Amino acid sequence: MSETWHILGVGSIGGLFAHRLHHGGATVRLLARSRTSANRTIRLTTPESDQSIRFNCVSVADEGDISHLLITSKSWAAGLALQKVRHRINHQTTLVAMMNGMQHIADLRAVAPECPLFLASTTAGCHRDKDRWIAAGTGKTLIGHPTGSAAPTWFETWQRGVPALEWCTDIDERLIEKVAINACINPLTAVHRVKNGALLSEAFKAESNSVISEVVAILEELGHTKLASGLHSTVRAVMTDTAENTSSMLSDVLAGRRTEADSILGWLLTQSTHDRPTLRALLSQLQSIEPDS
Ligand SMILES: NC(=O)C1=CN([C@@H]2O[C@H](COP(=O)(O)OP(=O)(O)OC[C@H]3O[C@@H](n4cnc5c(N)ncnc54)[C@H](OP(=O)(O)O)[C@@H]3O)[C@@H](O)[C@H]2O)C=CC1
Ligand SMILES: CC(C)(CO)C(=O)C(=O)O
Repeated sequence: MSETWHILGVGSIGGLFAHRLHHGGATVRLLARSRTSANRTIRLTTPESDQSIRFNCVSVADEGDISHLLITSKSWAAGLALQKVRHRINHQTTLVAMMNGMQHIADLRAVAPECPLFLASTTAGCHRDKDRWIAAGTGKTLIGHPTGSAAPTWFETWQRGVPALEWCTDIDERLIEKVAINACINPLTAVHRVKNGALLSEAFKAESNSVISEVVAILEELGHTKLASGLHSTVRAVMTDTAENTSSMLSDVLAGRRTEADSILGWLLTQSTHDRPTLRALLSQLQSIEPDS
């Protein structure tokens, strides 16, 4: 029998995965920050289909244990969001955090140290246009536990509903690679307000190289030598493959939303024992242009 999955942070990715877990056979409940109606319809348009599903919607303040919780807020909001359902979770609650950045990992562990925390990352692009969720493509989704353990039984539900899903026994390494790539691309695109591919041009070459070199140095400090040695070419490949994309950080800046800079650049800076002046300057530039949460 499939599980009940509650979803905390029902934005673009939360709505997409509500559909996917529903298709995997899970009973899905959306957690609302304030009391709303008992149901919420999410219309999801993908390149292949257009489907509306009516989900049961419950308030974070309600009572009742949560067995499986998918958290899809922004990284900086995850700890605060989990705090709101703290009374509904216990050592048997499975937590899955699916978001970019790294800061949420420590924040979630601080709120619920007794819960098994699984980490996930997706390249499935999705955005909202009023009441419609629009998915760009299937993307790839990685999930795993930092101990490198084998997949638990609930993973079968995910396998049935989530396309291009991979269980990872090295999820930490994969997330660190993702945060390193995001740190090399997103802040520069956001500060200069350019698409990802523009960073390959002569105009941004020097600054981009110094960002990548500082991230490489931090990866080396952390012992990720293989990631470090390939980072320059990995980043250039992602810039090329996503040349026409507006990065998530630039989208946040253009929409006047708080970015995930703290959780990406800020987290990397906290991992280093050396000064990293280019990254530090970029972080303070981003902090100066973004609204308070
Ligand atoms: N969208 C995409 O294409 C991709 C996103 N990601 C990553 O996935 C994560 C989620 O992104 P995305 O879905 O786009 O973000 P959204 O801003 O669309 O969704 C975040 C959701 O979290 C909710 N939230 C914020 N604070 C709280 C809180 N304290 N309690 C409960 N809910 C809260 C927001 O609620 P409210 O609406 O009320 O503010 C919002 O619905 C990010 O880390 C992002 O980088 C990764 C790959 C692709
Ligand atoms: C496209 C890419 C890889 C750029 O870092 C990304 O993940 C984002 O925009 O957040």
